[in-house]
Amino acid sequence: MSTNTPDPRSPSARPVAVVTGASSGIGAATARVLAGAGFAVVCAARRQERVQALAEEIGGTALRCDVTDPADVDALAAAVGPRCALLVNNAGGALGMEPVAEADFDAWQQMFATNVVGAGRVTQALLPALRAAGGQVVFITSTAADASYEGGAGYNAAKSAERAVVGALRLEIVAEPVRVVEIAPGMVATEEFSLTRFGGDAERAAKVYDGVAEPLTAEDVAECVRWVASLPSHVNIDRLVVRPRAQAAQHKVHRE
Ligand SMILES: NC(=O)c1ccc[n+]([C@@H]2O[C@H](COP(=O)([O-])OP(=O)(O)OC[C@H]3O[C@@H](n4cnc5c(N)ncnc54)[C@H](O)[C@@H]3O)[C@@H](O)[C@H]2O)c1
Repeated sequence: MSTNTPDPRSPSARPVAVVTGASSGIGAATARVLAGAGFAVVCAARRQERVQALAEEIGGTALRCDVTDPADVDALAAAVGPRCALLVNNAGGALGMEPVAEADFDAWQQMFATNVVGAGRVTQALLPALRAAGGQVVFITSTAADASYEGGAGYNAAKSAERAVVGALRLEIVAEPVRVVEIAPGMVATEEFSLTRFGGDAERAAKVYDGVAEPLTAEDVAECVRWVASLPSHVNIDRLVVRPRAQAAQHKVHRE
């Protein structure tokens, strides 16, 4: 944990929120929005320098955490301490857009390791602190969890599996004071996601994103997280699907 940012374990009036994959895109926007809403945000990410700068900007805590690394996740839980009001399982994304015939199965495994196992592992590690705070867990899945599109097999499957984890977890802890919410965004204009998805081919990424007149922004999704977090604890939201109004062409343009 960084030394010149607040220690989330110190007595504080601010509830603690943890955002994984906080160094870019939806994660960074969510960390900013939650800090503005009064949370002491633990920005957990693999890229220490970026997350350190973000934590300094928002008065939060930076922590290096690869969600696929059990030791990192244990360290995250130890740093967060006994109470966690909100966990945002955001780390993840798509690696590649190849048809099954040309699939890179290492990339599939990596997508499962992050989007599914990583989210599950972080949730397990923070569950005691979430229980203690009567907190909530938000999973950033995707409308891709319900879809099959050409070149999307690995990512569609990983997000679908993450969705299944959310459903099981909600049933398992239904009697406990922890809300479990899935936010499923449609197409969000985040630079890194499109670049990793299209193997750094910015032209191809831009072509796909051009097919949607006005994609969501990372801030749009962050505002949804903030809204969910603001709801009284007796309110349950299973799934919030957030799409750009003009997303109808999404699965068609993925073919190009
Ligand atoms: N951009 C979209 O169109 C879109 C749509 C729906 C859902 N999502 C989901 O939203 C989430 C955030 O994506 P984004 O669009 O902000 O893209 P992004 O690439 O900016 O964010 C993903 C973040 O996860 C981090 N990450 C990846 N593997 C990690 C690991 N093992 N440990 C820790 N961090 C790791 C990355 O470093 C990055 O900061 C992802 O789960 C993605 O699947 C994105």
